[in-house]
Amino acid sequence: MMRDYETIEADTALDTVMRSVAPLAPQTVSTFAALDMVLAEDVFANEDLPPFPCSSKDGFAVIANDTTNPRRLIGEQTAGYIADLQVEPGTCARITTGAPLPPGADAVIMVEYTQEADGMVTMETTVKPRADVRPVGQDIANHQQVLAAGTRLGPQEIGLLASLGYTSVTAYPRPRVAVLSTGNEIVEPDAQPAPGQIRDSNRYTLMAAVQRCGAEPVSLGIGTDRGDELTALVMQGLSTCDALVTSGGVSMGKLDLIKPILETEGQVHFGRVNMKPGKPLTYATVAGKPVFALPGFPVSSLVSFELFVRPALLRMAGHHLVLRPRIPVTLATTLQGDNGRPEFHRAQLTREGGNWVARSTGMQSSARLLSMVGANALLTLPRQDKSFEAGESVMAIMLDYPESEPYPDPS
Ligand SMILES: Nc1nc2c(c(=O)[nH]1)N[C@H]1C(S)=C(S)[C@@H](COP(=O)(O)OP(=O)(O)OC[C@H]3O[C@@H](n4cnc5c(N)ncnc54)[C@H](O)[C@@H]3O)O[C@H]1N2
Ligand code: MOO
Repeated sequence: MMRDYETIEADTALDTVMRSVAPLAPQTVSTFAALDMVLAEDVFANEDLPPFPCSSKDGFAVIANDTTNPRRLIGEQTAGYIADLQVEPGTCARITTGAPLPPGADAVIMVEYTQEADGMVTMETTVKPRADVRPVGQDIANHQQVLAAGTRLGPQEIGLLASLGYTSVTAYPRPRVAVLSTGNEIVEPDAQPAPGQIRDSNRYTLMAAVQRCGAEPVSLGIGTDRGDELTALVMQGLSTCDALVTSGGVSMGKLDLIKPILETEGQVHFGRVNMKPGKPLTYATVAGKPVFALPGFPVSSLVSFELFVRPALLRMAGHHLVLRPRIPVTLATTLQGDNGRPEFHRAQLTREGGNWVARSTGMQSSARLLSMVGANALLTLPRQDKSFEAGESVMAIMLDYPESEPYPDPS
C-alpha cells in the first residue's frame, strides 16, 4: 500500500533538500582540470612575481641619472637567460620586454625614443629611475594570499595558480550523479519505437543538465517497471555515485514503483509538491545520499531538476551561490492563471527599453519539451483564478543571462 504524501510548497521542498546535502570531502585535483570547481583551501604565493627585475618595454637598459649622450651599447639582454653585462655610466644595453634588467641599470628607455648608430645610442628624452622596470614581487609578493577557500576557479584563477607553479590544488570534487530513466515504454533514441513505445529523452536532458552545473553524469540506462530491477539499479547508482536522479514512475499508476522502493531502501522526505509542472517530485535519502525521483514528463523532470537538483549539486560541489537570479519582468501578452497550482511558466526574456519583457514559449504541456526550447526564464506565477495581464509585472527566474546585444555585422 503506497503511503499518502502530503503536498508541500516548493520553498519548503527546496529547504528540505538543501538541509540534507553538504559539500563533498575536498580532494587534490589537477589545477588544469578544475575549471568551475570550488577551491577548498586558501592559496599563498611561495615566490615573488616577477621573480627578477625585468623590462616592460623593448629598448635600452640605462642608468637614469647618467647624463652622457650618446651612450655606448655594450650588448643585449633578451628574455629567458642572464647575459654577462654590467651597465655603467656612459653605457647602455639593448633589452627586450620581459628580459631581466642587467646589473647597474635602473631604468629602460623605449626604442622609439632613441637613435642607434655605430654602436652608440642617442637618447631623445630622459627617463626617471625605475621607468619601465617591473621590480621583484610587483605583481605578487612572496607569502601573499592570492586566493581564498570558496573561490570558484575560472580561467584567471587557473592561470594564477599555474604562474605560481601550483599544478594541483585542494578543491571540492565534481559530484558524480547517476541518471536513470524508468518505464516499460521507454527505448533508446536510436531505436525505432514499437507501437506504444517512446524514445528516452529525459536521460539525455538530465545528463546534459548535470554536466552544465559542473557535475559528472553517469548513465544507468533504462529500467523497466519491475521492482527488483529498479531496486538493483537504484542501489548500483548509489554505490558508485554521490547522488541519483531518476525520471518516471512517481505518480499514482499501478506501475509507479519508485516511491515504495525508496521507502524500503531509505527515507522519503517528500513525495508531492504544490507546483506545475513537477507535482509528483519525490526526494529521498538512501545510504546518506540524495535521490531525486523526478516526474516522467520531459518538462516536469527538467523544471524539477532546475529548481531542486541543480542547487543541491552546486552545494555538494562547494558553491555558496546556488540559486539563479530572480528579477521582475513585464508580460508581453496576457497569460491564463492556474487556480490549481503555482506555475513555473517557460518564457523568453528580452531587454526592451530598459525592461525585461517576457514572452511565453506557447503551450505549456508537461510533455512538450518545445516549451523549454528557447526559454531563458521560468515565470513564477502564483496560483490564481484570473489571468495575468499584458503589461503586468511578475517575477522570473533567469535560467541563463541571454547575450543582450548583437555584434554589428562586420560587412
Ligand atoms: N491519477 C493521477 N495521475 C497522474 C497524476 C496524479 O496526480 N494523479 N499526476 C500527473 C502528473 S502532474 C505528472 S507530472 C505525471 C508524472 O508521472 P510519472 O512520474 O509517474 O511519470 P510516468 O507516468 O512514468 O511518465 C509520464 C509521461 O512521461 C513520459 N516519459 C517517462 N519517462 C520518459 C523519458 N525517459 N523520456 C521521455 N518521456 C518519458 C511517459 O511516457 C509518460 O507519457 O503523472 C500524472 N499522472
Ligand atoms: O506536475 Mo505534472 O508535472 O504537471 O505534469
